[in-house]
Amino acid sequence: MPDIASPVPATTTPNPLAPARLGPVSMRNRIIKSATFEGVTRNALVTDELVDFHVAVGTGGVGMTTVAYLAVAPEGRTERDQIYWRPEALPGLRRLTEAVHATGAKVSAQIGHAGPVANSRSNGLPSIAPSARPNPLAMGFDRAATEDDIVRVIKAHGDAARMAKDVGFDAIEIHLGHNYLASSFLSPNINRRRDSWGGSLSNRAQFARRIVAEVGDATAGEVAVIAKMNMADGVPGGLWLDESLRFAQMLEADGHLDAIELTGGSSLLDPMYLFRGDVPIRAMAETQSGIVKLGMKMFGRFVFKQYPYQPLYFRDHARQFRAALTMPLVLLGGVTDHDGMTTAMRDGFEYVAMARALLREPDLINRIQKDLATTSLCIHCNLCAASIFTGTRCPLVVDARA
Ligand SMILES: Cc1cc2nc3c(=O)[nH]c(=O)nc-3n(C[C@H](O)[C@H](O)[C@H](O)COP(=O)(O)O)c2cc1C
Repeated sequence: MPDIASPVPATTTPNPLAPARLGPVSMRNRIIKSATFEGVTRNALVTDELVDFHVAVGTGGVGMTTVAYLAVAPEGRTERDQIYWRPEALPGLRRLTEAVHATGAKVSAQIGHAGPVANSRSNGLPSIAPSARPNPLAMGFDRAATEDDIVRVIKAHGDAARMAKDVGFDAIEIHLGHNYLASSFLSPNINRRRDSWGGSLSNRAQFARRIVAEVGDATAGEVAVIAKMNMADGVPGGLWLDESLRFAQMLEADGHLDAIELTGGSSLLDPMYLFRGDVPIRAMAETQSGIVKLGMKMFGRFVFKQYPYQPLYFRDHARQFRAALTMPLVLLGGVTDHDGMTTAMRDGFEYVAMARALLREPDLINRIQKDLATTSLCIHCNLCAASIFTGTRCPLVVDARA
C-alpha cells in the first residue's frame, strides 16, 4: 500500500497531456470534463445546444467529456426536461456521441437516480429516498423506496448502460455522490431503514454495489465504467472518510470499475461543499419560483454554508484514497492549470476532472497544450451553478460578449 507521504517517483509520473488508457478506452490525454448539468434539453431529448456544448469541450482539447446526469428512471430527474433513458432519447444521444468523436475526444454518460434530489413537483411523479423525508425543493415529501423500487432502479442502471454503449458512449459514469439516491442510501443520516438496505455500512453500501455490478455486467468490458463517489457528505451525521474509504475498498474488490472519481458534498443538504468559493444566493433564488424563491432569499445564507476555495481542494481527502486503493483514481475539485494536473499525477492519480474552468473556457486544454503556464480565467464565483436551469454557462463570458 503506498504511503501518503511518498508520492509517485518523478520518473514514473505520467504526462497529463499525453495519450492514456482508461479501461478499454484510449484517450488523447488524461483530462476529463466532469459532468455539469447542461440545462439545455427540452422534452427530455437531446437538442442542438447540448451537442454544441460537448463539441465545444471536445474541440477544446479534453481527453473525454461527460454528458451530465442522464436519469435511469423518469422520477429520478432533477427537473422534467432532463433526459431519462428510453428509446426516444437514443437517436439524439447517438448524434451527440458521433459529433463528439469527430472532435477527437471520447464521451462518457453520467447515469444515476436523483432520489431525494429529484423534483417531484417538476417531474409530476413522486420521488423516492431510502426513508420518507420532506423535500423542500419540491415542497413535498419523498416516500421510502420499496423493495420493488430498489430492484427496479438497480436494473434500470443496467438498461441505461446497455443503451449508452449501443449509442456510442465510450464510458459510463455512475453517479454515486452528492446525496443522489445511491449516495443517500450510503448516508447514515438520510438512510434510516431497518431492513437489509440500512444500518451497517455493508447494508447501506449494498444498493450502490449492486448498481455497479449491474452496469459492469451490462457493459461486459466494452466501455469504461467509472463511479463518482463521495469521500464525505460534508454534513453532520453524513458519510465520512472512515466509511467512504471502506466503501471504496469494497468497490475495488468487486472489480467492476475502471476508475473512481472522488467528490464530496450534498446537493440536498450542503451544495457548496461540492464547489467551494462564492455563494451566489440571489442568483440561485432567481432560478426558483414562489415560496421556494422567497425562502432562498431569506434563509439561503443559513442553508448554503460557505467554504473557501483553494486549488485542488479535495486533494487531502483524495490522497487517503490513493493510499488505500490500487485502482485508477480521478482527482477532481479546483483543477484549473498544468501545475494542478502535474501535482495530481505526482500524487499518483491517473486522471484529473475539471468542471468550472472548462465552462469558463472550453478551449483551456488546447491553450495549456500550447503554453503550459496558461492560467484559468475562472474566479469560482459559482454564478455558473445558478445558470443550470436556463442553459449552463459562465455568465462572465456572456457579459464579456454583451
Ligand atoms: C454548473 C454545474 C453543474 C454541475 N452539474 C453536475 C452534475 O450534473 N453531476 C455531477 O456529478 N456534478 C455536477 N457538478 C459538479 C462538478 O462535476 C464538479 O464536481 C465540481 O464543479 C468541482 O469541480 P471543479 O472545481 O473543476 O469545478 C456541477 C458543477 C457545476 C459548476
